[in-house]
Amino acid sequence: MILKAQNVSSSIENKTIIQDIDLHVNPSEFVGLIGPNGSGKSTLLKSVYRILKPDAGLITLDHQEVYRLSAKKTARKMAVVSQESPVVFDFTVKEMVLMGRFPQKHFLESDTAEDMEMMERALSQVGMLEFRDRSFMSLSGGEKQRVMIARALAQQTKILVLDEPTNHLDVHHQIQLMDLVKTLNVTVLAALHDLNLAAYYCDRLYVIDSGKIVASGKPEDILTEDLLRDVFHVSTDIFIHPLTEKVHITYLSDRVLPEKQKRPISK
Ligand SMILES: Nc1ncnc2c1ncn2[C@@H]1O[C@H](COP(=O)(O)OP(=O)(O)OP(=O)(O)O)[C@@H](O)[C@H]1O
Repeated sequence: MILKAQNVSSSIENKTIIQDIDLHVNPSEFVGLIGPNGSGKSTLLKSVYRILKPDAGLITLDHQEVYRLSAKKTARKMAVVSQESPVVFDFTVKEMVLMGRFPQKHFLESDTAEDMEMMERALSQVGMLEFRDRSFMSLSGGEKQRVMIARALAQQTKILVLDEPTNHLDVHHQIQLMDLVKTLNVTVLAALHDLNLAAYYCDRLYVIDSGKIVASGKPEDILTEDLLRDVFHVSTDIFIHPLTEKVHITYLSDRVLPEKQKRPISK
Protein backbone atom coordinates (compact mmCIF):
# COMPACT_ATOMS: atom_id res chain seq x y z
CA MET A 1 0.00 0.00 0.00
CA ILE A 2 1.42 3.37 -1.00
CA LEU A 3 0.50 6.55 0.86
CA LYS A 4 0.98 9.91 -0.81
CA ALA A 5 0.44 13.52 0.24
CA GLN A 6 0.78 16.04 -2.56
CA ASN A 7 0.92 19.81 -2.02
CA VAL A 8 -1.05 19.51 1.20
CA SER A 9 -1.82 22.69 3.14
CA SER A 10 -4.04 22.94 6.21
CA SER A 11 -5.09 25.84 8.36
CA ILE A 12 -6.88 26.08 11.66
CA GLU A 13 -8.83 29.22 12.53
CA ASN A 14 -7.36 31.01 9.50
CA LYS A 15 -3.80 30.25 10.57
CA THR A 16 -1.73 28.16 8.15
CA ILE A 17 -0.37 25.19 10.08
CA ILE A 18 1.15 23.06 7.31
CA GLN A 19 2.06 24.25 3.85
CA ASP A 20 2.76 22.54 0.51
CA ILE A 21 3.63 19.20 2.02
CA ASP A 22 4.79 16.48 -0.34
CA LEU A 23 5.39 13.10 1.20
CA HIS A 24 5.12 9.48 0.23
CA VAL A 25 5.49 6.14 1.96
CA ASN A 26 6.22 3.14 -0.23
CA PRO A 27 4.79 -0.32 0.43
CA SER A 28 6.32 -1.85 3.58
CA GLU A 29 8.42 1.24 4.18
CA PHE A 30 8.84 2.66 7.71
CA VAL A 31 8.87 6.44 7.39
CA GLY A 32 9.37 8.82 10.31
CA LEU A 33 8.15 12.37 10.64
CA ILE A 34 10.32 14.44 12.96
CA GLY A 35 10.21 18.08 13.97
CA PRO A 36 10.08 20.32 17.01
CA ASN A 37 7.00 20.93 19.15
CA GLY A 38 4.28 22.71 17.22
CA SER A 39 5.93 22.14 13.83
CA GLY A 40 2.82 20.46 12.38
CA LYS A 41 3.45 16.70 12.68
CA SER A 42 0.08 15.83 14.26
CA THR A 43 -1.73 18.23 11.93
CA LEU A 44 -0.22 16.49 8.93
CA LEU A 45 -1.08 13.06 10.32
CA LYS A 46 -4.64 14.20 11.07
CA SER A 47 -4.98 15.31 7.46
CA VAL A 48 -3.75 11.87 6.39
CA TYR A 49 -6.21 9.98 8.59
CA ARG A 50 -9.22 12.09 7.62
CA ILE A 51 -9.75 14.13 10.77
CA LEU A 52 -8.70 17.46 9.31
CA LYS A 53 -9.54 18.04 5.66
CA PRO A 54 -6.72 20.00 4.05
CA ASP A 55 -7.46 23.36 2.44
CA ALA A 56 -5.46 22.28 -0.57
CA GLY A 57 -3.67 19.23 -1.93
CA LEU A 58 -4.36 15.57 -2.29
CA ILE A 59 -3.91 12.58 0.00
CA THR A 60 -4.11 9.14 -1.58
CA LEU A 61 -3.90 5.52 -0.51
CA ASP A 62 -2.97 3.33 -3.44
CA HIS A 63 -3.98 6.22 -5.73
CA GLN A 64 -7.46 6.56 -4.18
CA GLU A 65 -8.22 9.91 -2.59
CA VAL A 66 -8.83 9.28 1.14
CA TYR A 67 -11.46 12.01 1.49
CA ARG A 68 -13.54 10.24 -1.18
CA LEU A 69 -13.42 6.93 0.67
CA SER A 70 -15.93 6.20 3.44
CA ALA A 71 -14.60 6.18 7.00
CA LYS A 72 -15.14 2.41 7.12
CA LYS A 73 -13.28 1.78 3.86
CA THR A 74 -10.40 3.94 5.08
CA ALA A 75 -10.32 2.02 8.36
CA ARG A 76 -9.99 -1.24 6.44
CA LYS A 77 -6.83 0.12 4.87
CA MET A 78 -5.33 2.29 7.60
CA ALA A 79 -5.08 1.94 11.39
CA VAL A 80 -4.22 4.95 13.51
CA VAL A 81 -2.74 5.38 16.96
CA SER A 82 -3.20 9.03 17.81
CA GLN A 83 -1.68 11.04 20.65
CA GLU A 84 -4.93 11.50 22.47
CA SER A 85 -6.01 8.67 24.70
CA PRO A 86 -9.75 8.13 24.18
CA VAL A 87 -12.04 8.94 27.09
CA VAL A 88 -14.07 5.78 27.51
CA PHE A 89 -16.08 4.94 30.54
CA ASP A 90 -16.47 1.31 31.26
CA PHE A 91 -14.81 -0.68 28.50
CA THR A 92 -12.46 -3.51 29.27
CA VAL A 93 -9.10 -3.84 27.55
CA LYS A 94 -10.54 -6.75 25.55
CA GLU A 95 -13.48 -4.64 24.34
CA MET A 96 -11.19 -1.78 23.37
CA VAL A 97 -9.12 -4.09 21.18
CA LEU A 98 -12.20 -5.74 19.67
CA MET A 99 -13.29 -2.27 18.50
CA GLY A 100 -10.37 -2.53 16.09
CA ARG A 101 -12.28 -5.35 14.37
CA PHE A 102 -15.38 -3.18 13.60
CA PRO A 103 -14.26 -2.01 10.13
CA GLN A 104 -14.03 -5.63 8.99
CA LYS A 105 -17.56 -6.49 10.14
CA HIS A 106 -21.17 -5.99 9.11
CA PHE A 107 -23.50 -3.77 11.11
CA LEU A 108 -24.34 -5.45 14.47
CA GLU A 109 -22.36 -8.58 13.61
CA SER A 110 -21.21 -10.19 16.81
CA ASP A 111 -17.61 -11.09 17.58
CA THR A 112 -16.44 -14.25 15.88
CA ALA A 113 -13.84 -16.78 17.00
CA GLU A 114 -11.46 -15.13 14.52
CA ASP A 115 -12.05 -11.71 16.15
CA MET A 116 -11.29 -13.18 19.56
CA GLU A 117 -8.14 -14.81 18.23
CA MET A 118 -6.98 -11.53 16.64
CA MET A 119 -7.69 -9.66 19.88
CA GLU A 120 -5.68 -12.17 21.93
CA ARG A 121 -2.83 -12.19 19.46
CA ALA A 122 -2.63 -8.38 19.32
CA LEU A 123 -2.67 -8.14 23.12
CA SER A 124 0.10 -10.72 23.44
CA GLN A 125 2.15 -8.90 20.80
CA VAL A 126 2.24 -5.83 23.05
CA GLY A 127 2.60 -7.90 26.25
CA MET A 128 -0.87 -6.96 27.55
CA LEU A 129 -2.83 -10.21 27.35
CA GLU A 130 -3.00 -10.64 31.10
CA PHE A 131 -4.75 -7.24 31.33
CA ARG A 132 -7.60 -8.18 28.99
CA ASP A 133 -10.36 -8.13 31.62
CA ARG A 134 -9.16 -4.92 33.30
CA SER A 135 -11.00 -1.63 32.86
CA PHE A 136 -9.18 0.39 30.19
CA MET A 137 -9.47 3.58 32.23
CA SER A 138 -7.67 1.95 35.18
CA LEU A 139 -4.47 1.42 33.15
CA SER A 140 -1.32 3.53 33.34
CA GLY A 141 -0.44 5.84 30.43
CA GLY A 142 2.02 3.34 28.96
CA GLU A 143 -0.38 0.41 29.37
CA LYS A 144 -3.15 2.38 27.62
CA GLN A 145 -0.78 3.20 24.80
CA ARG A 146 0.09 -0.48 24.33
CA VAL A 147 -3.63 -1.38 24.25
CA MET A 148 -4.26 1.29 21.61
CA ILE A 149 -1.44 -0.21 19.58
CA ALA A 150 -2.99 -3.67 20.01
CA ARG A 151 -6.27 -2.25 18.75
CA ALA A 152 -4.52 -0.92 15.65
CA LEU A 153 -2.83 -4.31 15.12
CA ALA A 154 -6.18 -6.14 15.48
CA GLN A 155 -7.51 -3.93 12.68
CA GLN A 156 -5.15 -5.89 10.37
CA THR A 157 -4.49 -3.06 7.94
CA LYS A 158 -1.72 -2.66 5.42
CA ILE A 159 -0.86 0.82 6.69
CA LEU A 160 -0.23 2.12 10.19
CA VAL A 161 -0.22 5.81 11.09
CA LEU A 162 1.33 6.39 14.49
CA ASP A 163 1.48 9.72 16.29
CA GLU A 164 4.17 9.49 18.95
CA PRO A 165 3.58 5.78 19.60
CA THR A 166 6.30 5.55 22.24
CA ASN A 167 5.79 8.76 24.22
CA HIS A 168 4.43 6.97 27.32
CA LEU A 169 6.58 3.87 27.08
CA ASP A 170 9.64 2.92 29.12
CA VAL A 171 12.81 2.06 27.22
CA HIS A 172 12.13 -1.68 27.12
CA HIS A 173 8.62 -1.20 25.75
CA GLN A 174 9.78 1.44 23.26
CA ILE A 175 12.20 -1.05 21.73
CA GLN A 176 9.69 -3.89 21.93
CA LEU A 177 7.07 -1.80 20.12
CA MET A 178 9.40 -0.51 17.42
CA ASP A 179 10.76 -4.04 16.82
CA LEU A 180 7.21 -5.33 16.57
CA VAL A 181 6.13 -2.66 14.11
CA LYS A 182 9.24 -3.29 12.05
CA THR A 183 8.50 -7.02 11.77
CA LEU A 184 4.88 -6.53 10.65
CA ASN A 185 6.02 -5.72 7.13
CA VAL A 186 3.32 -3.06 6.72
CA THR A 187 3.58 0.52 5.51
CA VAL A 188 4.24 2.84 8.45
CA LEU A 189 4.14 6.61 8.85
CA ALA A 190 5.08 7.63 12.40
CA ALA A 191 5.67 10.96 14.10
CA LEU A 192 8.56 10.46 16.50
CA HIS A 193 10.29 12.70 19.01
CA ASP A 194 13.13 10.37 19.87
CA LEU A 195 15.60 11.02 17.06
CA ASN A 196 17.79 8.03 17.95
CA LEU A 197 14.78 5.72 17.72
CA ALA A 198 13.81 7.38 14.44
CA ALA A 199 17.35 6.95 13.08
CA TYR A 200 17.49 3.32 14.19
CA TYR A 201 14.14 2.12 12.89
CA CYS A 202 13.10 4.35 10.00
CA ASP A 203 13.99 3.69 6.37
CA ARG A 204 13.46 7.36 5.58
CA LEU A 205 12.66 10.52 7.50
CA TYR A 206 10.85 13.75 6.75
CA VAL A 207 11.83 16.77 8.83
CA ILE A 208 9.09 19.33 9.36
CA ASP A 209 9.70 22.82 10.71
CA SER A 210 7.11 25.61 10.96
CA GLY A 211 4.69 23.60 8.83
CA LYS A 212 7.08 22.90 5.95
CA ILE A 213 9.19 19.89 5.01
CA VAL A 214 12.78 21.10 5.26
CA ALA A 215 14.64 17.83 4.64
CA SER A 216 13.92 14.25 3.68
CA GLY A 217 15.94 11.15 3.05
CA LYS A 218 17.76 8.33 4.80
CA PRO A 219 18.60 9.07 8.45
CA GLU A 220 22.35 8.91 7.79
CA ASP A 221 22.03 11.44 4.97
CA ILE A 222 19.90 14.05 6.69
CA LEU A 223 20.57 13.87 10.44
CA THR A 224 23.51 16.24 10.57
CA GLU A 225 24.76 18.47 13.36
CA ASP A 226 23.85 21.51 11.24
CA LEU A 227 20.28 20.32 10.65
CA LEU A 228 19.72 19.56 14.33
CA ARG A 229 21.10 22.97 15.27
CA ASP A 230 18.93 24.79 12.70
CA VAL A 231 15.69 22.87 13.26
CA PHE A 232 15.85 21.63 16.86
CA HIS A 233 18.16 24.33 18.26
CA VAL A 234 20.51 21.87 19.95
CA SER A 235 24.19 21.12 19.75
CA THR A 236 24.96 17.49 19.05
CA ASP A 237 27.71 15.02 18.37
CA ILE A 238 26.62 12.59 15.65
CA PHE A 239 28.37 9.40 14.64
CA ILE A 240 27.64 6.00 13.14
CA HIS A 241 27.43 3.53 15.99
CA PRO A 242 29.95 0.72 15.37
CA LEU A 243 27.56 -2.03 16.50
CA THR A 244 24.26 -0.91 14.97
CA GLU A 245 25.82 0.91 12.01
CA LYS A 246 23.06 3.49 12.48
CA VAL A 247 23.21 7.19 13.23
CA HIS A 248 23.66 7.88 16.92
CA ILE A 249 23.07 11.34 18.34
CA THR A 250 24.51 12.65 21.60
CA TYR A 251 22.92 15.90 22.75
CA LEU A 252 25.30 18.47 24.20
CA SER A 253 24.39 21.20 26.60
CA ASP A 254 26.15 24.49 25.89
CA ARG A 255 27.20 24.42 29.55
CA VAL A 256 29.60 21.54 28.91
CA LEU A 257 30.87 22.57 25.48
CA PRO A 258 34.31 24.16 25.42
CA GLU A 259 34.06 27.85 24.45
CA LYS A 260 35.67 27.37 21.03
CA GLN A 261 33.17 24.65 20.03
CA LYS A 262 30.14 26.78 20.83
CA ARG A 263 28.25 27.92 17.78
CA PRO A 264 25.26 30.21 17.89
CA ILE A 265 21.91 28.50 18.03
CA SER A 266 19.20 30.51 16.37
CA LYS A 267 15.77 30.52 17.93
N1 LIG B 1 -7.29 23.29 17.19
C1 LIG B 1 -6.27 24.14 17.12
N2 LIG B 1 -6.47 25.48 17.28
C2 LIG B 1 -5.44 26.36 17.19
N3 LIG B 1 -4.17 26.00 16.92
C3 LIG B 1 -3.91 24.69 16.75
C4 LIG B 1 -4.94 23.70 16.84
N4 LIG B 1 -4.38 22.48 16.61
C5 LIG B 1 -3.06 22.71 16.40
N5 LIG B 1 -2.79 24.03 16.48
C6 LIG B 1 -1.46 24.66 16.34
O1 LIG B 1 -0.85 24.14 15.18
C7 LIG B 1 0.56 24.03 15.37
C8 LIG B 1 0.99 22.63 15.00
O2 LIG B 1 0.45 21.74 15.94
P1 LIG B 1 0.73 20.17 15.86
O3 LIG B 1 -0.04 19.53 16.96
O4 LIG B 1 0.47 19.70 14.48
O5 LIG B 1 2.30 20.13 16.15
P2 LIG B 1 3.24 18.90 16.47
O6 LIG B 1 4.42 19.03 15.56
O7 LIG B 1 2.49 17.62 16.40
O8 LIG B 1 3.69 19.24 17.95
P3 LIG B 1 4.14 18.34 19.20
O9 LIG B 1 5.52 17.86 18.90
O10 LIG B 1 4.15 19.34 20.31
O11 LIG B 1 3.14 17.24 19.39
C9 LIG B 1 0.83 24.39 16.82
O12 LIG B 1 1.29 25.73 16.87
C10 LIG B 1 -0.53 24.27 17.48
O13 LIG B 1 -0.67 25.16 18.58
